[in-house]
This record gives sequence, structure tokens and C-alpha cells, in this order.
Amino acid sequence: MSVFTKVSHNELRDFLKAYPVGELIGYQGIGEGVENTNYFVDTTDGRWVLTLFERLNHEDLPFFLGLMDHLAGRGYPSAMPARSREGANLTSLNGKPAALVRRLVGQSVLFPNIAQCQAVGRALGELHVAGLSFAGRADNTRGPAWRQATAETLLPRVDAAQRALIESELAAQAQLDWATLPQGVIHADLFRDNVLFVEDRLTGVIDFYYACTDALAYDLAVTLNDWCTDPDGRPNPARWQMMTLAYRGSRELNAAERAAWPLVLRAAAFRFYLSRLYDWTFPREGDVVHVKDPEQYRRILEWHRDQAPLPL
Ligand SMILES: Nc1ncnc2c1ncn2[C@@H]1O[C@H](COP(=O)(O)OP(=O)(O)O)[C@@H](O)[C@H]1O
Ligand SMILES: N[C@@H](CCOP(=O)(O)O)C(=O)O
Repeated sequence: MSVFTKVSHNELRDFLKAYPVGELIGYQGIGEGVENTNYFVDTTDGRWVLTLFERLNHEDLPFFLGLMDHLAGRGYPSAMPARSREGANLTSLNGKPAALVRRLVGQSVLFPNIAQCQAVGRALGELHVAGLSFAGRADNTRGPAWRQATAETLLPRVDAAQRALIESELAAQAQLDWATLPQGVIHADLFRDNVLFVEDRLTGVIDFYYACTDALAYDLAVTLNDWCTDPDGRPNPARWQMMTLAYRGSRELNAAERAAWPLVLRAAAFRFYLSRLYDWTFPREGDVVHVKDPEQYRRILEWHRDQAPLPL
């Protein structure tokens, strides 16, 4: 359960007065989140998600909320942030920065089928295209500098096999010049728990709190690694090719991206291998339920290191 900040009925009722969203009917803490405190909130005007930002830098929040506003305003299936009566999409509650966004229908899927992978590939391509007209810019907080620093923190704490993998990966990725790859707005964490479906219809893309400006191909690699690999770390050819094809329906990859692709896939796997290994090595106090297994990302990373990628 990740409701870090408690909100009473009266506190929420008073908070909602700042928004033109009607009267509070009811609310409930959401257990799935790991970064923020989230509540489902029902008012006489609709269904909402209230987020209290626990760890993100306050100055980064306008980028995330502005992006969600930009995308939802163009018909993208992301949640539109509500604006307060004063026009702000970022307010505060109980000492935390807060946002109220539309609640989207649907559920996340753990075992996606081919049609769902196709829908996610299309949605990712559409996000990259829609992001081109978004003026905001943000650095990737899990980019190459973070990967280098996190690897260095981990190296003295891990076993010999893990050390060898981390060191070889740092050396391999030093060959990649990210600046040569097309950049734009990326989601950067489009995992299965961040997409909602009603049957095979994609109804929501959520959790834009790692979104940033970075290489578009990296975002495709992050998404493929989560949605389209089997438990042994191998790409699942049917799901992988369907997602790639659907993505390319919105945006074609250029020659530089194709040449860099094997290293991009490795960088995308390395990022989550490192964050998971870090959380295992330095567990956060009170976080028992949500620590994710680094081994799956070790297998994905080793697969990409040792095998030629499936055709793009
Ligand atoms: N706009 C939304 N519509 C419907 N459900 C949402 C929405 N935003 C978040 N959720 C629900 O809240 C959960 C946690 O949200 P998420 O943004 O992933 O939190 P965290 O950033 O803390 O990981 C999601 O798994 C989903 O169930
Ligand atoms: N989707 C990620 C979790 C989000 O990244 P983190 O850096 O906040 O751990 C995963 O499944 O590892």
C-alpha cells in the first residue's frame, strides 16, 4: 500500500472547493503506486485521480502536467489535469504539491496479447508525434549520467558476475552518441502497469512522471523490453514485431537509429536493471511490496548483448 500522505474527508472537501468539479461524493486510496500518493476521487462532476507528489522535484512538475494537458487536448488517451478556479493545474494539499486529473477507464494487463501490443506500439508512435508540438523540455533523470553514477554506487556492493555485466555495459555504451539520434518527448516508463485497456481497446496512458526529452528510439526499446519479452529474457517475435510495425505506422526510424538499435536496446534494459538492482541493494524504508526483481532485466540485457536484434 503506497498512500504515504493521509487526507481526511474534510481536508479533501475543502481542497476541492478550489476546483470547479462539484461536490465530493467519496474517495479511496490507491495501493498500486510506488512514487506518489494517489486517491480515486468521485465528485458530482465526475471521476478523478488526486496525486500528492512525494519525491519529485517541484520544478519538474509543470513539465509533466503541461505535457498531459497538451496530449489530452489533442485527443491522446492521457488524463487531462483539472484546472483550479485560478487556472492552476498544480496546487498543494497537506504540504505536498498536488494535481487532480481525470480518471481514465480500463485496467492494466499483465499478459498482453498481440492486439494490445499493437495498440501500445501505435500509442507510443502517436505520443512521439504529438510531443513534437510541445514546447516544454526536461532532462532524463535516468539518462546516461544517472546510469553511470548508479553503476558506480552499485559496483562495490554487487557480486563478481553483476560487476562484470555492469562494467561491460558501461564500456559498450560509451560508444553510443545519443545526440545523433532523433530526440523528442518520451514517456520513458511505458510499462504494462502504465497502460489501461478495456478488452483490446487502449483507453489510457498514465504515469508521465519520468517523461522527458530524449532519444525517441530509446522509448521504443523501453516499451518493447517490458511488453514483448518472455520470462527468459528473449524477445517474443510475434508481439515484438507487431509493436514495432504499429510504431512505425506513426513514425519511421532513420538510418542512425537503425545503426544504434542494438546499443539502444541494451541501454533501455540497463536502466531498469540498475534501478531494480539499486532498490534490492538499498531497500527503501517501508517499501516492502513494490521492489521489483532485477533478474528479469539481467536476462533481457544479456540477451541483447549476445544476440542480434529482431529486424526493425
Ligand atoms: N488517470 C488515471 N486514471 C485511472 N487510474 C489511474 C490514473 N492515474 C493513476 N491511476 C491508478 O493509480 C495507480 C498508480 O498510479 P501511478 O501514476 O502509476 O503512480 P506512481 O507514480 O506512484 O507509481 C495506477 O496503477 C492506476 O491504477
Ligand atoms: N517500471 C519500472 C519502475 C519505475 O522505475 P523506478 O526507477 O522508479 O524504479 C520497473 O518496472 O522497474
